[in-house]
Amino acid sequence: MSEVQATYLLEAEQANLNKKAEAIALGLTVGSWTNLPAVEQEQLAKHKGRVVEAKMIAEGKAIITVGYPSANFSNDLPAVLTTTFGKFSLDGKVKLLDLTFSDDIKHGYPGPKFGLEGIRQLTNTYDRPLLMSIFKGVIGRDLHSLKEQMKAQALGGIDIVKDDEILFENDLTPLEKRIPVCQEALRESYEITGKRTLHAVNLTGKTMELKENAYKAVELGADLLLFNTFAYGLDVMQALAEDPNIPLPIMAHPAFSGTMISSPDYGLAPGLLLGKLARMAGADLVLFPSPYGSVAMAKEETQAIAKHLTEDDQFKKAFPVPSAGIHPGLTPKLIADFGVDSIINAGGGIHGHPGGAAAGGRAFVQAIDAVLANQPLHDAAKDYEELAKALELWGGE
Ligand SMILES: CSCCC(=O)C(=O)COP(=O)(O)O
Ligand SMILES: [Mg+2]
Repeated sequence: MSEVQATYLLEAEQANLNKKAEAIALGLTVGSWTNLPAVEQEQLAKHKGRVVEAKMIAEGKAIITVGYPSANFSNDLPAVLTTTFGKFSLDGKVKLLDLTFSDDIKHGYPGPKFGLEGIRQLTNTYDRPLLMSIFKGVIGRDLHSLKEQMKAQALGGIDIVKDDEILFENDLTPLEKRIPVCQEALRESYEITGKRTLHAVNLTGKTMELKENAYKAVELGADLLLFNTFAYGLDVMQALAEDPNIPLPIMAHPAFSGTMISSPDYGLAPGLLLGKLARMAGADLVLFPSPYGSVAMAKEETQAIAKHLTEDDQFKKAFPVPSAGIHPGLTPKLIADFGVDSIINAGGGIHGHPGGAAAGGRAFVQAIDAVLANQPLHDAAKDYEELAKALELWGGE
């Protein structure tokens, strides 16, 4: 059956459960049903929503799944979201837990262009979590300072350095200058270390300017694009992912998504928005709050996001990037939770190292090596000064 099934958590009583479920299925599709003449029922049958399941899960709380026929919407996320959770999202306590797409509908979405394996090829790293760092404190600073920060991070052994999501077009470090200067820093670092580091450039501007800005970034040599997916909308990211003239991986930043996922009673489940839908719409890497750092999210929610990004599907896998407040002492927990197919990402946990950003990067490299060798961090720290200093400052196992 060609349909999207939407699963909702909402308020209901056993006595009115079935009536409520039927009202949703009809209200969001054909309107009314039982009083329609048979001939109209026949005409509208292929448009009628159907109740797949309705069950009470606690006093006053129910889960209802409704199937919406694909005949009712064009195959794009704005149409799907408006059908399944448009006006209904404003109708009291109701949370969209999941959307299940029949295969024919899923084929209308690109999924990641590079995916986890493609990112591994680009970074030439196959057997460990990747290490990513974030420029910090660059607003109001010039290109010289940016270049120094980039080089220090790269010298520390970072795989990908990403712009902070709050770095927009500005006079001091505009895209045209920022990209070449950062690439120059990366070349200088490569000549010293022999390791290549990539730069994820924040793609910004008004929606209608994004493609032009992305083409510019491609021409200037950006390695990846960082994108504030939820401030713009998933469909905007999909348009970028589907453009053959933008042959770069897309890293989805979760900025603004808190407005949609944080309430237990309203909005969307984090796994659905940051996991399933972000992957379908073309994100190659997805950042989300880890269970441990400064902007923590419940562990089961983070696991649901990572599962949606990496489980077997017709789409390529996307890299989970648990983030925010990450420091080297958290490496064992992050690898235990998210495995080697994840990215360890830190801003303050790199730049705040007493020895500077290069030492901060090295402390993470040492922590990852120790975890993969089954060595407690405090043991490894006996041999590695950078790791020892990081553990002293931030703690860790
Ligand atoms: C909520 S995930 C976003 C991570 C991010 O963009 C960031 O700047 C984290 O920086 P931190 O210094 O907390 O590592
Ligand atoms: Mg940030």
